[in-house]
Amino acid sequence: MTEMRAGTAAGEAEVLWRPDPDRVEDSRMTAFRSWLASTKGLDLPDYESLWEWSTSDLEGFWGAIAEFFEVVFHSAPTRVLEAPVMPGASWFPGATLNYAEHALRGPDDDLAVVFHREDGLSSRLTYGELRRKVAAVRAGFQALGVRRGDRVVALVPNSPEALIAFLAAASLGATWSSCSPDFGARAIADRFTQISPTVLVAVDGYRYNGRAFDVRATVEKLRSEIPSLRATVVVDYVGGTPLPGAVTWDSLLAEHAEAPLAFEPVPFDHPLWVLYSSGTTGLPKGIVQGHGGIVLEHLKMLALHSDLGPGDRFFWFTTTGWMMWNFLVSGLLVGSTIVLFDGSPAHPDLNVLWHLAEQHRVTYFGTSAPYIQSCLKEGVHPAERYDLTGLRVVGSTGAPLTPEGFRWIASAVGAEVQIASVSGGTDLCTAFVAAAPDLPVWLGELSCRALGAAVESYSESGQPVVEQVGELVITKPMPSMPVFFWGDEDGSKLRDAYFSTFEGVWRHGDWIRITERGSAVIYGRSDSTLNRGGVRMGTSEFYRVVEGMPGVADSLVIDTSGAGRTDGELLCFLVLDDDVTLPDLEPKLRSELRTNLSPRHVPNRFVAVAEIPRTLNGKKCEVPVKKILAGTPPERAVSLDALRNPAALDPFLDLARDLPHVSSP
Ligand SMILES: CC(=O)CC(=O)O
Repeated sequence: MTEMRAGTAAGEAEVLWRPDPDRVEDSRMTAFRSWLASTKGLDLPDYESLWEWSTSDLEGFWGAIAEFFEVVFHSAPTRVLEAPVMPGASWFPGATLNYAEHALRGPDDDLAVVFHREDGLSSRLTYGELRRKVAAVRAGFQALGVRRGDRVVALVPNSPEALIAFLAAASLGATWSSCSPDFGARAIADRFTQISPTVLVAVDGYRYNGRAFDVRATVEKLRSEIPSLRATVVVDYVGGTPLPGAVTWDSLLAEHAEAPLAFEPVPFDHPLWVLYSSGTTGLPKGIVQGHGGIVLEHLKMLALHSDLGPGDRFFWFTTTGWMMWNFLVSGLLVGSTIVLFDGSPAHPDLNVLWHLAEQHRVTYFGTSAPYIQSCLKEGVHPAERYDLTGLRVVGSTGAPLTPEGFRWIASAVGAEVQIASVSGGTDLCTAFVAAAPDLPVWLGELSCRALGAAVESYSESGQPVVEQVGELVITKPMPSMPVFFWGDEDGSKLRDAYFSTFEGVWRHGDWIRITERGSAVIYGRSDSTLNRGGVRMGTSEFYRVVEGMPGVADSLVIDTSGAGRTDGELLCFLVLDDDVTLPDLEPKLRSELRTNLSPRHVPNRFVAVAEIPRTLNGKKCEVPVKKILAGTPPERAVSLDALRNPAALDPFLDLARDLPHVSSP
């Protein structure tokens, strides 16, 4: 294996934040450790020993999570884990439970939901009110023919209606799947049609960036294209006229206002929801996770790693089309108040989310690394403008957070705020490299591998390595791994997706370095590596230098070597600020890259473009562009409906025509 370059040498990292001993003492992580000592006789004095135990005694650990958090099993499991193999592990055989029952355990008067739309529309729900609404919609769904095992799909923004409909479906043992209303009609149909839903819940429109958008035509199209649909429930969200033949949300609630709440006990692996791979070709893969796996994984992440519980206000900026919505909603599992925001994070400007944090006394503020990067570039200074004294943690995901991003949070949001840079993904609907209340934050690093997550960095020959960049793998099963892919009867697609590189080991597709301290650094996707003369580098390091330059708004780097090209080149595409030109910037960029990365990582060419193509979830399209530049016909390289800005591909298609190709990959 050629050596992969690691940005920071062992032992050099700077501590940016240290946990306050009193807070550690009061944390749920400490309570869990004390409980393990008193009830199980386990002496696990620090995070490291707890993690070692959690990943070597899987039955002990996940059984303890179920017990400590008082998971309600309607029929008891015969054991915790049968056949600890991947794929095919069987968790809590014989157990029945229901996710919604755990999400709705909060006391009647505790605040469950705070909702805020960008135009100021807002509402609140206590746990008691939420239970009543879920009960009504549950009964409404039943009246519309929804039964255990059916699918309920939703074209909804991050609003209380989305949450209520999801919990109502889950309470019945129906499987949920949502798309954000800004997705294109084709992208939505590609997702929903394949899972044959019984009921569609949809808004009439949505608001974004100061404008209202009507989606009734899309809803009509879906109704005509999805033959399995028996009913459509429409939420009056922007004041559109009702759709003929559809049931209105308000009437559904009113008709069943007195309905009792009940929870269908379902097997541990019973499908809770279908998420979709952000794959950019073919039909999106429907990733199915089970009730039990999600209850356990999210209790662990939210209570132990995020130290969330009753009295906390948990916010993550997300839409219903990203798994972070599912993660956010699980804030209810630990009795917190979840703060839902619907709108643009930059309207009227980037302060909007920080203002929200002040208004609602958010204790855990989650967002994406690109949002942090934008705040940094725009010189936003939330702590000067807002009272953020209630804020304890800033979470970041979606892309690696740069060291500059870490420093910006520490200086502009507050040095006392913990930075939880976390990584995982849709595949497990969680973060498995994360933060913990009893661990420091080292500059540019994710503080730990999560409990129960046997994450390793593998060399090409499949050996675990420390302080070396390798493939991110998970060597032991986790309960929130997909129970199956939709329509993948023989499991071959699931095996191909994760288990085709290392036998019996989950290969995630990211580059990671595990440090000697137990922390980690993610270097970007391993299938878009930059390999220059044998020196490999994750794209995140490249973006850190390029996007750190004033005048660069966005960028995409593609190494065309090894992808059907005879003469591989390193190409850097730049979106420049209006007042900057490429000839002015290029010499400085070249010199920065030479000094900060290596002379081999200075691109052969810089090309200015108007936009970088991104997936619906905002991820840069590195692999599709690489394929297009290698000569793959665009229709095989990318599905335009999977993109947020399909027109952004045009310059790459033009360029592909001019490049020499030997073969298509
Ligand atoms: C937790 C995550 O890993 C989220 C994401 O990047 O999609």
